[in-house]
Amino acid sequence: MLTRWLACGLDPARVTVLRPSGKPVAHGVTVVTAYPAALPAGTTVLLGMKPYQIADVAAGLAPLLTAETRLVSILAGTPIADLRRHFPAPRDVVCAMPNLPVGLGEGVVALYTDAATDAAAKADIAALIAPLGLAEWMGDEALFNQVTALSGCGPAFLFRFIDALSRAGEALGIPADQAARMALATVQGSANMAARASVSPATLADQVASPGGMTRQGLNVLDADNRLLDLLTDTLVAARDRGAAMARGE
Ligand SMILES: NC(=O)C1=CN([C@@H]2O[C@H](COP(=O)(O)OP(=O)(O)OC[C@H]3O[C@@H](n4cnc5c(N)ncnc54)[C@H](OP(=O)(O)O)[C@@H]3O)[C@@H](O)[C@H]2O)C=CC1
Ligand SMILES: O=C(O)[C@@H]1CCC=N1
Repeated sequence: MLTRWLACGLDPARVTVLRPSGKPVAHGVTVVTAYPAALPAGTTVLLGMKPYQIADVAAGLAPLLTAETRLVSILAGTPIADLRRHFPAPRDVVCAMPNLPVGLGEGVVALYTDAATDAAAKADIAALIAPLGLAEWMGDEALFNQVTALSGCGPAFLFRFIDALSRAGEALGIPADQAARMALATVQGSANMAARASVSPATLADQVASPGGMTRQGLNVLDADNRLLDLLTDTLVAARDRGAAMARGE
């Protein structure tokens, strides 16, 4: 997220990162390993540590936050009620679920806030998120683990698909390096085409398939007994359920 914000012109002098390792983050960005005595007025805090660390982090951070501090969390499986319990002072609290392509401005960010958050703060945070890619406000927090499974975890599932497509080609005798290049370029071109198309991906799949041809035979394998659909549904269910377990502290 920070990579993209800096690329879009955010002044690095306005950013402070707290990380225990103290490793540099980017030119001009201040990195600290301990909390300052106070935060400047108008600070937006973005939580990005592991979800299970919330209590430890709150012990040091919560006393620094005021009603005016804006709090944005990207912690998976962490409902807004947990954030408000650990960080009681801020009025404006937003849950954001980015995915890795936000670094290119081609990500997806699911967002949720509650009625306590001020409308102006919500608009400011929407403007902050906008350069990262597609932003989707969720009306129902109960869907947050589902959208985390779909778009937050989604890049990993797509990377796995690209790798599997490549290795399947290799298994059929295509040289490994060529299979890898062709699988990646096929996914990239197809995603770009689907993004620009006026018809759905399902229709595009049928358009590739010449009647009685090769593609239809392949699609029949993916479609038999809803094989691919069931596989992806099971994948999202497993990820969603892990989010629910994390929310229970497991
Ligand atoms: N990976 C992804 O695609 C996505 C991740 N998330 C969420 O992002 C968060 C981070 O995940 P991920 O990037 O995979 O994890 P990483 O381990 O890469 O990053 C965790 C970060 O937390 C810092 N940290 C560790 N302890 C503390 C502490 N006590 N106080 C403050 N900061 C601390 C670490 O600092 P240091 O570098 O110095 O060790 C590190 O920068 C998680 O909550 C996850 O749910 C959300 C959406 C997508
Ligand atoms: O794996 C995780 O828990 C986080 C949530 C979305 C992507 N990574």
